[in-house]
Amino acid sequence: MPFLRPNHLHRQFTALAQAHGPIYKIQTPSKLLVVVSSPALAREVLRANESTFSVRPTSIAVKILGYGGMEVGTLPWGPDWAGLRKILVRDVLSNRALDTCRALRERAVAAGIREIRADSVGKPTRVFDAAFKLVVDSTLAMLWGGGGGADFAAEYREATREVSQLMGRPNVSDAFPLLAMFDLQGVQREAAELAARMDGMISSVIERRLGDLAGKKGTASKDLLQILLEVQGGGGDLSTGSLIASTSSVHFKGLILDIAGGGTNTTAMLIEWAITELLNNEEVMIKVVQELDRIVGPKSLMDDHHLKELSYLNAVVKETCRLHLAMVARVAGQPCTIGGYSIPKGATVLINTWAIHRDPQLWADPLQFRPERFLNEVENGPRGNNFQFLPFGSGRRVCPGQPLAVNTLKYVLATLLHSFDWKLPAGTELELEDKFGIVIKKMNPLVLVPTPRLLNLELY
Ligand code: HEM
Repeated sequence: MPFLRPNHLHRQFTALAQAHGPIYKIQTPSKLLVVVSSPALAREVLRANESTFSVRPTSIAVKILGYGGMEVGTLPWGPDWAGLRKILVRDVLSNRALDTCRALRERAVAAGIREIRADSVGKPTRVFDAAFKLVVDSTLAMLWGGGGGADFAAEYREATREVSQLMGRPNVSDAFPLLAMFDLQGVQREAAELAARMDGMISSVIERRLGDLAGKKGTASKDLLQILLEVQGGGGDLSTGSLIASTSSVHFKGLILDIAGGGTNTTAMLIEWAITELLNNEEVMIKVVQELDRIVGPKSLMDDHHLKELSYLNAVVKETCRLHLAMVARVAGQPCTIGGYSIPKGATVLINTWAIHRDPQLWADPLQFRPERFLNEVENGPRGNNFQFLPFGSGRRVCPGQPLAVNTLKYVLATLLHSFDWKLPAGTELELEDKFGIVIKKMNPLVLVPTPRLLNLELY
């Protein structure tokens, strides 16, 4: 334990696997961690023992922030979790549902690009901040038409940022539950205040929409909230009907929270990493920009239908996910055997995707950023099915937001690269150092200077 460095856990866990093999344990003061680092063992955990590992580790802050553990990510396996997840996957985040609100997203991203053009051109700009704003605004636009105005969006962004920070902060009460009643670091108090703020915002959006519907104002383009209200109004099916019988139920609002908060931070961080890798690999950047110029052209703005044709950009996104995501975590619900070793009930099993995604036996030149490896599917085979590539986890608790996340990531990244040239400010150097967290962050933020690329400045 004394040798573990919190910022470097992903590297240290990988080095330990190289020394001790693809399965080992670490006893912390409060829990037993089992780290697995091979596709075969990941398959044993996520497929062969799927029901044993159907629960994710959680924390006091995560539970408080997730409506007391009532949203999909924190609910234990059971009928409530299954019913809500079904609504999320089948009704609200299906490709068909997402297709109905693409225009809302396009408008939100175009507005964000205009702001960068007005405020940031020629100035050092934090890429994460620019990406985060576009990702949150586009998600909220798809979710509830972005209504509420710029102040509301800014307040929501700020709260989302605070949620990610609080969820990543170590809390001694998680390690020693007996201390929870003292809330020594004030995490519970902060989480409760933040949860109340988030709930206030979500409730106000729902009330405004219900008021609009009562006044028959309606929305120009159907959004995800509208789809959710239709499922709710229709009573859902037997498994889901009573869970979201009321729009003020924690389950109904928890679904909104899952969409509005789930993954915005991760998506923006992956965009920051993608641009970092592109600057570090000039020939890859040239190919991405050439593809954008060929498919979108320098005289028009990106729109959603271009995405299907941007196959090289798609490979860039996959390669970024390969190199910059860390772990999938599950808890053993009962004693079991993994890789021939006994795993006691309650042990936390970490699937070290960082190690699997960089294993030289699975990937040629694993440390190189080479999107081409994802272009030739025949050469590479179905990596996800082989548990070699797990950016969104696997099994019944696989990320339900994957279609939205991948689409938003590609759309925002492509728009930023198509609209601006991004250069390092004079006298600075590109930094690649990272630090461990719920997602792998850059140690220092990427700061770049944007310059417009589009020929017709009226387009911005
Ligand atoms: C690039 C962005 C994202 C990444 C890398 C990501 C990754 C993941 C991973 C690794 C898991 C755990 C899977 C497992 O245990 O097997 C997960 C779960 C989850 N994700 Fe995402 N995610 C992203 C975006 C999103 C978005 C946009 C949403 C919401 C719309 C979302 C909602 C969720 C939920 C609700 C769960 C819990 C599912 C359950 O427990 O049944 N994620 N995500």
